[in-house]
Amino acid sequence: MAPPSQQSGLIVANYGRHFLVESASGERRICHSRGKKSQGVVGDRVWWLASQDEGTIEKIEPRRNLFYRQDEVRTKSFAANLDQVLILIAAEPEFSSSQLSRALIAAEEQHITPIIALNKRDLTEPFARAWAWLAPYRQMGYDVLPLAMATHNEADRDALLQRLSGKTTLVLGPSGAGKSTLINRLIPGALAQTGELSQALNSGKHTTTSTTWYWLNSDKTSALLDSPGFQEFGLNHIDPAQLAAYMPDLKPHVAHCKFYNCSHLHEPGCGVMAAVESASSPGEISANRYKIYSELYAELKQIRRY
Ligand SMILES: Nc1nc2c(ncn2[C@@H]2O[C@H](COP(=O)(O)OP(=O)(O)OP(=O)(O)O)[C@@H](O)[C@H]2O)c(=O)[nH]1
Ligand SMILES: [Zn+2]
Repeated sequence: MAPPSQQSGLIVANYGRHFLVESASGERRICHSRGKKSQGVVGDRVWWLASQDEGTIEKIEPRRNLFYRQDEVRTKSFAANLDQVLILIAAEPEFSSSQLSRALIAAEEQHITPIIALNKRDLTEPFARAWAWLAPYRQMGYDVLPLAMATHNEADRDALLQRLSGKTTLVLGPSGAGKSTLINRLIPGALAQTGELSQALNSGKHTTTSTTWYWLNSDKTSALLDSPGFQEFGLNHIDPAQLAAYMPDLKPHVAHCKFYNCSHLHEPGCGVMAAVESASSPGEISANRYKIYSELYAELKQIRRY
């Protein structure tokens, strides 16, 4: 008898060592990783081997990128092979500018295009405040989209769909920003599916999966990935010496620093510090972003001392 042949597939969900793999024909089946390691990530292209009604992942194709966070304890991978990360925040509850910047830096480091979406446009006053707050992010070139996912604003929805068309996009957002609302609106019934799926993957136990892949259209050219919440976004994998290069408002000024290994914290002739806004000058770098940089630099430097 000929040996069973491997088939190609895409990891669309993952729980521990169980993966849900979608084949080219659209069939989905539970696969296990071979051996003790569980290295697959949602978005991975894999080769798998059928074994009765399940399967084994034999090989993972090289990744184009991997969106992840890392703290002292562990590395948490969100997804692989992404085009974009949609960072969803809202007029309310108030968002953390540090978490927003951290997610942007993680995306930049992996060459993934970030999009910032500000939801709850219908809450006029808090929205105006948050929108103004995001001015530095628009100025540094990020696409910032206004949204009102719980309302029937078709223009906002269309603008969002236009950004998502033909792309693989991970949605990331703090609790309460409206991520579930957005996913349900773009992919009706998606989250109900997820419940069943996590049950199947976790042998009946109710546990949410990590990231989940959804197709946005029937010809499967656009995908939206739901991620678990984003609390503490550790960036331990980032080299502090490279940090400014991942911050588009700081990056152009590094070339003007007197010292090639300038930390932009205290050196004379620092191009970055000269560009920070102050009471006497508007500057090109907002005081808040520079504060985020210096705190993050100190944090990353501290980690590398051990
Ligand atoms: N005013 C307003 N409220 C919204 C909008 N979108 C979502 N909400 C509300 O915001 C709350 C949080 O929305 P969810 O979609 O559950 O948020 P989530 O980000 O999935 O939050 P978690 O479930 O905690 O992860 C709900 O009460 C929504 O009805 C909006 O455009 N405007
Ligand atoms: Zn400098």
